[in-house]
Amino acid sequence: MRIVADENIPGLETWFADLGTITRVPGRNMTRAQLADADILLVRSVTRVDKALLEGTPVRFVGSCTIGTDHLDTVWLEQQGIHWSAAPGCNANSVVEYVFCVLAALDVDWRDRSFGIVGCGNVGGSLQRKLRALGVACKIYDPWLANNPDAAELATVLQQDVICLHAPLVGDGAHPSLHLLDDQALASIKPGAVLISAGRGAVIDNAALSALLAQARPFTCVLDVWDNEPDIDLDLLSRVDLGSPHIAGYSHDGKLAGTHMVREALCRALALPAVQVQAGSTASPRVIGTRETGFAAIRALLLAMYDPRGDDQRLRAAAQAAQAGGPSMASAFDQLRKQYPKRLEFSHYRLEAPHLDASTREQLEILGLK
Ligand SMILES: NC(=O)C1=CN([C@@H]2O[C@H](COP(=O)(O)OP(=O)(O)OC[C@H]3O[C@@H](n4cnc5c(N)ncnc54)[C@H](O)[C@@H]3O)[C@@H](O)[C@H]2O)C=CC1
Ligand SMILES: O=C(O)C(=O)[C@H](O)COP(=O)(O)O
Repeated sequence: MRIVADENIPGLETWFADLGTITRVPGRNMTRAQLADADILLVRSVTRVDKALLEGTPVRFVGSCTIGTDHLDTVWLEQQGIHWSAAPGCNANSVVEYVFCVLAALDVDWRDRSFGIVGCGNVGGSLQRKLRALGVACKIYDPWLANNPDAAELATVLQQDVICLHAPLVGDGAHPSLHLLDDQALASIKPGAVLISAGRGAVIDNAALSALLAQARPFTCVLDVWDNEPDIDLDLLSRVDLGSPHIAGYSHDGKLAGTHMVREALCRALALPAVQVQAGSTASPRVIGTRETGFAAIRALLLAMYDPRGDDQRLRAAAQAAQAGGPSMASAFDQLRKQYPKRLEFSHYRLEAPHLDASTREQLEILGLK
C-alpha cells in the first residue's frame, strides 16, 4: 500500500512500515497531487480533508491521529465510501494534566474552588472524575449529557471559579459550539475566575475576548487554542495570562497513542490482521521529590513534571520576533509544535517524598502520580 502521512506523526515507522511505503509531507499544505497514488492518508489536525483534497485520488482510508475531527469532512468521506477514523481519547489525559499544571503555574489551589466544565467527553469527563475524587465541586455543560449528576445550564457553569473549555468545534446542528462563548457569555464570567480554553479556539469569539481583556482584566485567561491557528492574534496573546501553541494534548504518550489507535482502526476497516506492537514507553520511571508539604508540595511536583510557563515564554518570544520582522507568527507557531519537547505523563514518574502525609499522597495519586 502507498501511505501518505503528515511528517509530524510520531511512530509511523513502528506502526505503518509493514503495510507499504510511507511518504511524509508537511500537513499544513498537503495537496491533491501528493495523493495521486495514495491508498492511505494519515493526518493531524492541521490538514483539511475534504472533496478538494481527495476527489479523484485512490485514497480509501483516512486516519487522523487526533481526538478532534473538525478538520475532516466526514459526511463527504462517508458518501464516497472512504473509511475514516480519528483517535478518540488518545491524548485526553495529557489535556487533563495540562489543566492541573496550568493551575499550579498560576498558584491556584483547586481544592477550594468550584469548577465549570464545558464539554464532558473523554477530556472533560476525566477532569470531572478527578475533581470529584478530590472532593472538588463541579458543574458541567454538555447538551448531550443532560443526565450527568453535575449537569447545569451554560450560564451556571460560567459562574464557577475555574472554567475549563473542552468542547469540540461544531459549526451546525442542534448544539453548535462555534463562538459559544460570545461577548455576553464572556462578560458574565465573574471577576477573579480562571478561564482555560483547551478544546478548539473558535469556541470562544476571540475578537470579543480580546476586546473584553483590553478594557479590563476581569478574569485570568489561559488559551492553548486560538482562532485562525497558526496565524494567531498577537494582541490577544499579549492580553492573556498564559498562552501556548495548541499543545495541551502533546504528551509523548498521547501522540503515540494517536498513531497506534489509527493503525488499529485501519486494520479493522480493511480487515487486516491486528498489529502486535503496543503503545507506551517501557523506560524506567523518573524519580521526583520535594521538601514542601500540602498544596505547595503538589504544586512543586506538578511543575517539575510539566511547567506550562515554558510554553508561554516560547510563544511570546516567537510573537516578539515576528513583530520585529523575524519569522512570521504562523510559521513560528507551527515550528514550536513541530519541535515540541518530549513531555511524559505523570504516570512515568515515581514519587519519593516520605515526609508527605497520607492525604497529600492520595491527592497526588488521584492526579496520576504514584
Ligand atoms: N488543546 C489540545 O491539544 C487538544 C484539544 N482537543 C479538543 O478537545 C475536544 C474534546 O475532546 P474529547 O473530550 O476527547 O472529545 P469527546 O468527543 O470525547 O467529547 C466531547 C464532548 O463535548 C460535547 N459537546 C458537543 N457539542 C457541545 C457543545 N455545543 N457544548 C458543550 N459540549 C458539547 C459532546 O457531547 C461530548 O460529550 C476535541 O474535540 C478537540 O477539539 C482534544 C485533544 C487535545
Ligand atoms: O487531538 C486533538 O484533537 C488535538 O487537538 C491535537 O493535540 C492536535 O495536534 P495536531 O494534530 O494539530 O498536531
